[in-house]
Order: sequence, then structure tokens, then C-alpha cells
Amino acid sequence: MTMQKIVQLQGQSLKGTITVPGDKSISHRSIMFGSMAKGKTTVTGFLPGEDCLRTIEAFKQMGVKIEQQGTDVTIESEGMDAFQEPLDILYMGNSGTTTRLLLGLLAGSHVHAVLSGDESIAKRPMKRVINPLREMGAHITGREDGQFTPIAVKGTTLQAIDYTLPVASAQVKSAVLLAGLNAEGTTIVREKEATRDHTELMLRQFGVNIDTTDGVISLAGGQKLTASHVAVPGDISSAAFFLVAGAITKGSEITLENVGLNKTRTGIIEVLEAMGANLEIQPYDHEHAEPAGRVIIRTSELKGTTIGGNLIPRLIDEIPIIALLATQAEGTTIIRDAEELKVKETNRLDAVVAELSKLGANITATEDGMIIEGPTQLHGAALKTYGDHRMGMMNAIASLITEGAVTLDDADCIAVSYPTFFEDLDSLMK
Ligand SMILES: O=C(O)C1=C[C@@H](OP(=O)(O)O)[C@@H](O)[C@H](O)C1
Ligand SMILES: C=C(OP(=O)(O)O)C(=O)O
Repeated sequence: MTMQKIVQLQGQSLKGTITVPGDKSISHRSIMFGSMAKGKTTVTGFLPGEDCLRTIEAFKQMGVKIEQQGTDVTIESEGMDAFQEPLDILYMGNSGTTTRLLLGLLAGSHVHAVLSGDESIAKRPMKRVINPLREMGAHITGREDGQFTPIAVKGTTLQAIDYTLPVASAQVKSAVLLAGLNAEGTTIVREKEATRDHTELMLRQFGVNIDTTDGVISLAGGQKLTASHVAVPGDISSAAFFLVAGAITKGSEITLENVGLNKTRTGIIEVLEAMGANLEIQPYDHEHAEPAGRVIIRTSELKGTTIGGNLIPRLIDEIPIIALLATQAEGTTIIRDAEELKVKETNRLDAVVAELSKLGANITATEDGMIIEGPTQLHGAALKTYGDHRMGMMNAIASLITEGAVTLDDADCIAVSYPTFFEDLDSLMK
């Protein structure tokens, strides 16, 4: 049974400090790379969200010893060569990252595995990873010729590839690089627009020799990973909900601690700045592979902006909450070049336009994005989350500024990336 939730929070000011939960992308990779490496890897700041727990389960099924207690994880592995063939399917749940990166990782292993997930995963395009992996020699079969899960992979010897990404996707880039680690020769991935580079940074931390110059990433096959310690920073994609909440509610000041500030992820900060938000960034002075810092947001006078081009991959998951932000900005906000939103947990272009329209927003869908006119006084409505965590959180934040209650048909999905979302929201309303 899914949990319906009624939220009526209009007029609340938000004050206080929250520590943002661990970054989902980095948490997944810490488990994957820690499992590939021989030895003991420790992780702090891990995100115990449903998606990352799926990643842990998958590697446990392949015989890796993983202990997780809250945000601390210890991985003891004999290395990738010791992976056992899983006795059952590997259940991916709602997680695109787990599915796509695992396909790349297992393509050059010695195991056979079947990957399957929930209704949403079954609709997400997998050909984007399977095409380059098959070019490398991978043995992969799946529903509708590998377009969709369930997908079976039988590890084999791979050949390196020189691949130009047809879509700006860190998941495709990472899948090819992970396959490249087990391929003969040097694998090269070329990206036209920079996507999140957590794979490159963390592989280097695990001792892999990887070159990244001007959008060309290359690594030689046959390299083994060395166990390491990963300090996961907070997820800027989760922080985004509170950055917007603080900006659009009256009398608010929120301090967000430990926000990941990797440049390939900070598009939301650039958008807030372009819209005139009252924002302060205080980078931490530390030695970790990933930068982080404190971000303070206060109630803001906002103006519309245009978002497109190479900014899109740097804020792709934040677009639903940016759309809500734009309903409170003076003038027109245009979001373009965002077709990728159509293939996320749900079609987020359609979903955002449908749900914000129910609240009375002045929003129009375009081929590759949306146009929003503001500011608009929103009103309450019964909203759908589409089983999509980011839609769920966008709907809940909207209730801070609607006249009347917002009802979410299913709030459970929020646990995919932010299990403590409502606790953090409550803590700012005391
Ligand atoms: O590599 C990753 O961890 C992710 C990459 C992005 O997906 P795409 O690679 O499909 O753009 C993003 O939307 C997703 O939430 C996480
Ligand atoms: C798209 C997302 O994740 P994934 O692709 O891993 O399901 C997301 O978290 O918004």
C-alpha cells in the first residue's frame, strides 16, 4: 500500500540548519568500486535511500561482504574476479543508475546475471548502454532486443572502444568506462557536454589511471582497483528542494551543511543566482575527492531566466523543483534542451506541467522543455507523484506556498533518494 499524504503548510517560514543526506550518485559508486576492489573499503556519509540499498543487495548477492549501518558502510571484497554468480535475479527497484552501471561492470566479468526492476525501470531505455557494450563484444539480451529490462548479461572478454556519447548521460559514460576497465586496449569516451564526473574522480581515488582532458576520457583495460575510503558529501539534488523552499517562503533562512559542490552538479546554484536569489556559498576547506560546503538561502525576490544548453546536464534532476521556483519569479522562465526528462522515473516534462497546472501555475509544455510565467499565487489540489521521488518532493514543497492543502497520492517514493525528507522539513518549522 502506498502512503497518501496531505500537506498544508502555507505561511510557514523555514528557519534552521539541516545536514543534507549523502549524494546518491556517489553512494552507488562507492559500493560498486568498493566491491570491485580487493580489500577493505570504508564509506562514510552513505545515503541509505532505497536506490543505493538496491546496489548493496546486488553485490551481496554476488558474494561481497557488505556491512551497512546507517550512513557507514564497510565492504570487504576478494575483488571482482571472485564475484559469485547470483542465484536469483538482481532486483534494481527504481534505480536507473544501478541498472546501467551494473550492465557495464558485469559485461566484462565472468558472471551471468539477470537484472530486473519495478514498473518504472521496465520503461526506461537501456539500448543507450547496450549499444556501446555490444560494440565492445558484450553478451547482453533483454526484452525487445535489449531495449528494456529484464536484461541478462553474460560476462565475456571485451575489446576497447572509442565512443562519442549520443546523449549527455553520466550513466552511459560510466557504463562504458567500467566495461573498459575489463577490456583489451584503451577505451575512450568523448562527451559533447560535461556530465557528472563522479566515476572519473572515484576511479582515480581507487588507483585507476584515467585521463580526462577537454571532454575526452580514456583508460587502459586490465587495471585493478585498490580499496579506499570514500567520504560521501551531501546531495545537491536533495539540497535543491530546500534551496527553493527557503527562497520562495516568507521570513526564511536555511543553512544547508555538507552540500556537494562538484562543478558538474552546481547548475541549480547558477540558476538561483541568475534569478536573483539571496544565497551564500561557503566552500569547506578539506582534502576529499569531492568538494563540499555550506549553503545559506534566504527569502528572495526572484526574476525569470532561461535555462538550456550545457547547463541542462548540470541540473537535470533539479528541473521539477526549478519549475516550481519559476512560478514565483517575476517574468518568463524558459527551460529548453531538456528532452532527457522524458525518460526519467516518469516523463518529468509532462508530469511537472500537469501537476503545476493543477495548482494554478501559468506553465506551458514545449517540445524540449517548458515556459513558465510568474509570479502566480498557487492553490491547493490533489496531486500525483507518479511514483517519482523528485515529483513527490516538488509537490510537498509546493504546499508551503499554496492557498489550501496539497494531497500527494503516494509519498513513499520519496525514500528512493531522501528517506528523511519530511523530518528535515519539520525541523525547519519549529
Ligand atoms: O550517473 C548518475 O549517477 C546519474 C546520472 C543522471 O542520469 P543520466 O545519466 O541518465 O543523465 C541522473 O539523472 C541520475 O539521477 C544519476
Ligand atoms: C533519474 C534519477 O535516478 P536514476 O536514473 O538512478 O533512477 C533521479 O534520481 O532523479
